[in-house]
Amino acid sequence: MHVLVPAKSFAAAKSRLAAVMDAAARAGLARAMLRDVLAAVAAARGVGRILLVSAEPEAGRLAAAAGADWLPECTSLGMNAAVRAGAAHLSTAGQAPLLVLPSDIPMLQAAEVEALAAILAAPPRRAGLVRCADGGTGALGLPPGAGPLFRFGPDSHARHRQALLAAGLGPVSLDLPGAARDIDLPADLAALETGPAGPATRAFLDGGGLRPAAAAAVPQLAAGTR
Ligand SMILES: Nc1nc2c(ncn2[C@@H]2O[C@H](COP(=O)(O)OP(=O)(O)OP(=O)(O)O)[C@@H](O)[C@H]2O)c(=O)[nH]1
Ligand SMILES: O=C(O)[C@H](O)COP(=O)(O)O
Repeated sequence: MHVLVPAKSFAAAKSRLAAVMDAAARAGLARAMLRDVLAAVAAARGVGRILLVSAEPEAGRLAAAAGADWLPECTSLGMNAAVRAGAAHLSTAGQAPLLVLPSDIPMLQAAEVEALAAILAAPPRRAGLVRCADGGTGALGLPPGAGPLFRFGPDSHARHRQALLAAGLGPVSLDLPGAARDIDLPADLAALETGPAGPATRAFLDGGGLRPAAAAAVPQLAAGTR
């Protein structure tokens, strides 16, 4: 199974957190979450190539640190375009399942990646899906030769499920809390306080990365009781 992670440039990422985090804090959070996602994938058994698709200048260094490859993105054309480009790049790597993971799921566990790999490796030929609380897609796993069934965006889980069913790929929905927990909105920051965020994200939070405004969204962080 190859794994594809699209990531916006850190300067552009997490714009929905702008009300509670300044630009530096948002970039720091995006960087930390990406590092944790790549580390969880790299630690998982059953993973072949890992491809980071990004216009971020630091992406090459971060990918290399995780044993991943980097596909530079000339300009950010949206998640679907990035994933399509990455899938095309990987398709030259032979017939293997493809797992697409966003870069903003810092509680992803290696065991969750392995669970997705197991679904894609064993018959019958099927897809794997993880639904985020907001109706998005925390993980999309496709068997070899499935084609570019990428429908990321608003309500993407329902649209992925519909497309997969139409393609006869009977998606298996998995209950993987780490993959399902993407960090988009101020209310999501509280989940970082209580959930098992990865070491880079945890270090970012413990180092005051949220800044006072955002920390107010997470009282424990504001009170320094972490
Ligand atoms: N390579 C690449 N990745 C993208 C692009 N747009 C979104 N992504 C990634 O797709 C995943 C889900 O995107 P969002 O949840 O919208 O993340 P985001 O764009 O940082 O957040 P907002 O700015 O608040 O929309 C994240 O890993 C993003 O980094 C893009 O144009 N190019
Ligand atoms: O789930 C998706 O389609 C993408 O991750 C974007 O969703 P979001 O806007 O909920 O992060």
